[in-house]
Amino acid sequence: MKYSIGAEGRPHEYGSTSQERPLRGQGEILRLRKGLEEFLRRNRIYKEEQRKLRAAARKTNEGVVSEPLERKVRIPRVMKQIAIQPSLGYIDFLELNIVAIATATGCRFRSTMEVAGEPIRIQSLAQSGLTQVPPQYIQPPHHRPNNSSPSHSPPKTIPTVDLSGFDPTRRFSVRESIGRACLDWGAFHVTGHGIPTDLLRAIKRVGLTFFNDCPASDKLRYACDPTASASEGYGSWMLERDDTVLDWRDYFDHHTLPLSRRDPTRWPHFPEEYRRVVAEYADRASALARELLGLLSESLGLPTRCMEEKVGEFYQNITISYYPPCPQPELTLGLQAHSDMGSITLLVQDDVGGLEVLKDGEWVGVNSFDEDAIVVLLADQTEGFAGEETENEIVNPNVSEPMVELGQFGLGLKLGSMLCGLGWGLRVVMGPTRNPPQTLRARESRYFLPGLQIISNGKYKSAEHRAITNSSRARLSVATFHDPAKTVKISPASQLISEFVPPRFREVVYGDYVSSWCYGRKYGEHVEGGQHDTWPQPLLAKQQPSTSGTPFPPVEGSPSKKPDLGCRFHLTSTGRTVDLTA
Ligand SMILES: O=C(O)CCC(=O)C(=O)O
Ligand SMILES: [Fe+2]
Repeated sequence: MKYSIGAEGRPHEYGSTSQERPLRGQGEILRLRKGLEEFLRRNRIYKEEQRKLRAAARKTNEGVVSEPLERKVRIPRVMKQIAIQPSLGYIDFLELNIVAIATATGCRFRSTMEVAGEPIRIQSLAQSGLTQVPPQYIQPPHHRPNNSSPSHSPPKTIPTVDLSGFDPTRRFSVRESIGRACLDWGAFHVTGHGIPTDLLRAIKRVGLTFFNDCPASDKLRYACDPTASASEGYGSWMLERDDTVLDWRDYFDHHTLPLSRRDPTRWPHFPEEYRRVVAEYADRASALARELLGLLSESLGLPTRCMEEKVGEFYQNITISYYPPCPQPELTLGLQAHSDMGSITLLVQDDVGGLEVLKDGEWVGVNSFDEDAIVVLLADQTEGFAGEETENEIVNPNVSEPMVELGQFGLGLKLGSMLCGLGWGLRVVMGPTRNPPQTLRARESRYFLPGLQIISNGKYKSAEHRAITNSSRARLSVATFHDPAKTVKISPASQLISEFVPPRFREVVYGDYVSSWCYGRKYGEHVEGGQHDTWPQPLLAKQQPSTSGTPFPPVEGSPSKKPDLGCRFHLTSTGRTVDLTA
């Protein structure tokens, strides 16, 4: 049996359904279920690991990292372990949908996986005089920077839109430029935005002062709390999994809006102006984000406040990222490729450079050409999401052996402020064992958070971006994420739907979804025991009109029903779906 992991199939248009052959009956289903038992068992182990981590963390961590937290979280390589019976090779495809395991919201996944005790910070690693990066920071060759073949076309750059202080007489041309930038790039620079240069300088200065001049032991006083549903503070991505490649980056996350989440006492006390500057910047950035949502709405022909109203009250987080010099920048990434969740990200960076945006398959550098320029990144998933079902063509090159292709999404891909859980889509394609080679179709469902892309009904894509490192200068960036309110139902704007343009996404209550992923807690609510008290149903609950034949079935039961182990298995064949949830 052959498998490949981490295949990142890109979504294609809905296509015709694959030829489906009937299952042979209950016996086959039972055999298949047996193959899945191993998977379930592994999940159980994973859950157990999570539980132990939380328990241990609660004991040792009172908001201050004082004692070592020795448990390490290991995410078993469950997907590799699944034993599908080769005899089932006549099944065209099998959809397994593993919704969730456990995690949290915000950047919390990273902090959930923090190993406290001896937290590794990249800055300390970099200062230890390494000449080679440790293996866990080495990217696989296809992810390394500068590995694309040299382009012969002129160098590209993201567009710049001069907002000129929101001069009403220029509004038409500004929104036209924004619309083009969103269609072409999902990213653009803005100038003339009204945030004072001094404030932009100040936020970079206080960030740099904290990272450069605060002793490591002081910095660790602000270490992210691995037990909290809402991680805030100083961290590095310490997710541990056999094949996880870590970022060459330290960061400080701040919860800035709504004001009820803002607690500056959790932010650095040094330099003295730090807290004031971050709070002031947060307010200015949120005002700018609101203006930009207005322009984005207009650029789609929507009423000015349409997106703002859809998004609701901003949940704003600010992440200051610090990328120390790296001895082997050609092997590492400061931050792996991802698109941000939520609605809109504003990014301020210093003159070192390192941000790259993916454009037509090529990574394009986004350098600060002017200290006033702010990068705007449309947030949300570039690939199918929020229950969208996509079809990928997968060709099994081997006639005699069944192929299992495991696509894993989410883990490590969504690093914006709303990394809201670990959504694994697992695609298993069986066969063909009896037929000549043929193209098989597998359907994927992905469960991520809604945002701008949903509201625009898929018209605007979010920008996939990453940060590269360099060997000589530390780099600092300030990313400000604006996520929808928890109470809002996110759906495509009705004005963008017509007889000819069907909705591409289902409506989802953002907060239900977030809180169900939220590491045992809803916002503002403590749930002892760290169990999920709701489950993310909305994405599954409604069927989207689809041409794809055998979509996922509506999930039975109330939204608060917990699926066993958080896993659902559906076997789709013959147009009927068998729920294999054990
Ligand atoms: O540092 C950068 O340039 C990118 C930061 C980023 O993309 C993020 O924090 O999501
Ligand atoms: Fe990002």
